Amino acid sequence: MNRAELDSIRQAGPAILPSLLQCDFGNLQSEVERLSQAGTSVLHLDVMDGHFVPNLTYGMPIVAGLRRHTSLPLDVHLMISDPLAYAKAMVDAGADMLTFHVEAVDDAVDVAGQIRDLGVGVGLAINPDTPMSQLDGALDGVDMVLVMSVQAGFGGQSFNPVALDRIRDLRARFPDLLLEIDGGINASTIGPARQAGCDLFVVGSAIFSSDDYGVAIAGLNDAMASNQGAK
Ligand SMILES: O=C(CO)[C@H](O)[C@H](O)COP(=O)(O)O
Ligand SMILES: [Co+2]
Repeated sequence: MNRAELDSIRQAGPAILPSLLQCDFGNLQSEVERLSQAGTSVLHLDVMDGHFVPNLTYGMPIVAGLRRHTSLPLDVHLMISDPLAYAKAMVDAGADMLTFHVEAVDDAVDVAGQIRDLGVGVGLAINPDTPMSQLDGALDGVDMVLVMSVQAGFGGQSFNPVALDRIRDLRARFPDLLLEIDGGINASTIGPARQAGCDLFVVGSAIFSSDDYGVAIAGLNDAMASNQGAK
């Protein structure tokens, strides 16, 4: 994803990104079709290595398989200890945006630069218990900050409101930075996250627990617009 494509995502307004973590992996193609029909504009893919986080998901073959069956942009959330070891393979597989964790690397600016050189958008993620000071001086070459509202590793966890203060703080300091939130987003938490200044909302459980993804996404958009939920 180049800068113009990222800008067009931002200009299109807030977007809900389904996280495939909770989907039916036995019917991946049909799940993606259902999400496309429900109005999805970007897919969020959670890659976990069983080392950076205590959970294991999938890697390049699934990203490549999705790429063959959809033209939707693929936003790949790398919850892995060595993002550079897999960055090129992920881009070759079809990733449009690669987000790595600030906790995983020694020099985030260097990693961001090497990912940017691969021709994709770059995101930097931060877990709820990591001090925000770790982002100081780390945002050069970063297109997006992913503020985790759960500890990375599992779907279905409860929203941590510390993420709201973080979004507010980043939005005030970086008006043009793309901000994404991930974890525990539902009809109660999406409104406050939008009000705090977030652009992209990753949603797993609150979509995949519904029989009708279109209804679930419409409900989340309504909740976001009416800003329901606790502050
Ligand atoms: O990165 C993640 C977990 O580490 C997932 O994107 C996230 O948890 C989505 O699932 P849910 O909406 O159920 O919290
Ligand atoms: Co994620």
